[in-house]
Amino acid sequence: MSGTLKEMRNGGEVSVTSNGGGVRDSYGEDSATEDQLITPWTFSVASGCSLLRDPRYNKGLAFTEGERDAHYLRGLLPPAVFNQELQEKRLMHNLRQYEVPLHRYTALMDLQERNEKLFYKLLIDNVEELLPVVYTPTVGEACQKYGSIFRRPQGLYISLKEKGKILEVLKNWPEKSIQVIVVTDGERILGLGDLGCQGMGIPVGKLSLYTALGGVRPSSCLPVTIDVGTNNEKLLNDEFYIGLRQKRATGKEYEELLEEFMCAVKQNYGEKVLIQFEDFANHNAFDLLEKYRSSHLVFNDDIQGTASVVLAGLLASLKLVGGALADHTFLFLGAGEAGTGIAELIALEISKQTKAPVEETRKKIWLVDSKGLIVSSRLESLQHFKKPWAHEHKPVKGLLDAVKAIKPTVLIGSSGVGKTFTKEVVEAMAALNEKPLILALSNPTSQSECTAEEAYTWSKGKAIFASGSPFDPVEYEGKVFVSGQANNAYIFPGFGLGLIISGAIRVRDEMLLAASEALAAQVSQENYDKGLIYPPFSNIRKISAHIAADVAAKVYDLGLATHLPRPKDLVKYAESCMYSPGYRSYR
Ligand SMILES: NC(=O)C1=CN([C@@H]2O[C@H](COP(=O)(O)OP(=O)(O)OC[C@H]3O[C@@H](n4cnc5c(N)ncnc54)[C@H](OP(=O)(O)O)[C@@H]3O)[C@@H](O)[C@H]2O)C=CC1
Ligand SMILES: CC(=O)C(=O)O
Ligand SMILES: [Mg+2]
Repeated sequence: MSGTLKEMRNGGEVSVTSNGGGVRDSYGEDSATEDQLITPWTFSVASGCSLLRDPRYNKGLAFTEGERDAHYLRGLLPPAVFNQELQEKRLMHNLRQYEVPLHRYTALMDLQERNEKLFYKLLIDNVEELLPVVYTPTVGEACQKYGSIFRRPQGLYISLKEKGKILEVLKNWPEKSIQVIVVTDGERILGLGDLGCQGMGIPVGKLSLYTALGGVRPSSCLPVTIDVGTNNEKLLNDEFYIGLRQKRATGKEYEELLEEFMCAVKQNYGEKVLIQFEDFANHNAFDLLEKYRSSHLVFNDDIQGTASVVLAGLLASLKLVGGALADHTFLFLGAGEAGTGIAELIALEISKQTKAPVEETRKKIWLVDSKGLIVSSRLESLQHFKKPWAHEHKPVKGLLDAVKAIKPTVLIGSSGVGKTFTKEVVEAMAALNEKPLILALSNPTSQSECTAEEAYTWSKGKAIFASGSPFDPVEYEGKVFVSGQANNAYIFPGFGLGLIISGAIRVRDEMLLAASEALAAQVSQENYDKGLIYPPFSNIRKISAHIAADVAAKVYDLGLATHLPRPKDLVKYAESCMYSPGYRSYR
């Protein structure tokens, strides 16, 4: 049996003849032999099974009686009709049955691939419960096991095999109008190191937050993983590893692939596509940012987004610890992307507040790396991003000695190494300060410099504590301590939205400072009363709208906006642009 089908595809008429097959095999796919060519069909108007299998439009049991008639769904669904709220209740009930976090992750990814609106509704309405699943810490484990749990591609894989063809690869992605790309090369995934191609979980997770937390439409988001190999022996020897089975390409080969990618992105999506660099190792991250910040709308989340969220927490904390930012002394464990990025933004903010030159304001900020305190006698051997922090001081080896020597009021962990804020270190901070501010930023939870319980117990309840990955509230001597989550997830969704709604063409440090100040302004007295320096994530859509508005305002002020005229009320405008996951009615 043969049949001919015509459809309008990409604006042109396509004719396909199928050969052989049974009664229902109209297009010949089932009966075609392996060496016989067939055409993969899609329909321009989804109905019946294709509608149920299209995650963007599928509503599952929420299709109304009328929609079931009009869209050939009769019999394809059981008779019950659920509204979205009941679907949500059922899914949350099911998710809570899973005891293994990774099972929750795969269930949520399945939902995202089945019913996109319901996935985002769930995430938005249950953000505090589900953030640790789609994001840190569980996303870390998902990346480690990505080869085993991989089902369908959720983003674009661009490997060395695609060299010379990246523009074509971008055109394979089904969405044509992209506003945000999160790209990684998988070399520094959270604090878990080189996970190669399996780092894809990170851009996927970050972009789901762009939508849920920042209201950027899912169809405008593109996760990308650049695969230049991996130096992770365990993955190279893992039969289920999904990436290129070779050592990482470096030097010219690496740079050329990145250059081709950056050019292709701009060529395909235009000047205003936002590119977020994520989880690159620091030996590439700083150079890539430096190279592309003047030609693309780009920022590095680990260097700049993290800096913005930590500065916001510091600004807010002044209400609890007192004094101005310039009155504090900062000590970091970890002098990489996060550490030096945060340090620089603090120095810029102090300089902005006091009018002192940034070379001066840097002197209140000290960093420890794997070799000890960064001091001037080490200058020659330091990586370029550490050099501004090499102050005059005698060499100091360990963190405890550095705390004793520098006497910081604020201790920030950005080392990627867990358990490094020891009892002695926390006790030393508590001995020096009435209210020591301790931030353990490293992710996932296993890499946190200390736990919330350790921070509160060892400081005898004095510490103000926040961490990159969430901790449950802690009871100490009859009092409940709630810690905040110092994570760039507070910043990048609203920051990105602000850039998009203003039509920004470049990112500037002033925009990051605006985002920090906007986030700090969202901390309420009620939050402060609980010792929190970040507002709860349950309000994140409102917070993101405020961040977006202040970032957009800065973009307009700097003359870098292209969406003109400038809307009068930027908060309202940001809110009006946000994606909402409620179902639409189909005619
Ligand atoms: N909460 C958040 O929002 C964010 C958290 N992070 C987390 O921060 C961590 C670090 O990320 P990033 O800055 O990009 O990583 P980098 O690799 O760029 O930097 C790590 C730094 O830690 C230092 N270090 C490593 N081990 C030790 C040790 N035992 N003692 C002292 N210093 C040490 C390294 O020293 P050396 O230079 O000598 O090798 C380096 O300076 C990760 O866990 C990441 O998940 C990152 C971004 C955002
Ligand atoms: C949060 C984040 O970006 C990181 O840990 O790398
Ligand atoms: Mg990151």
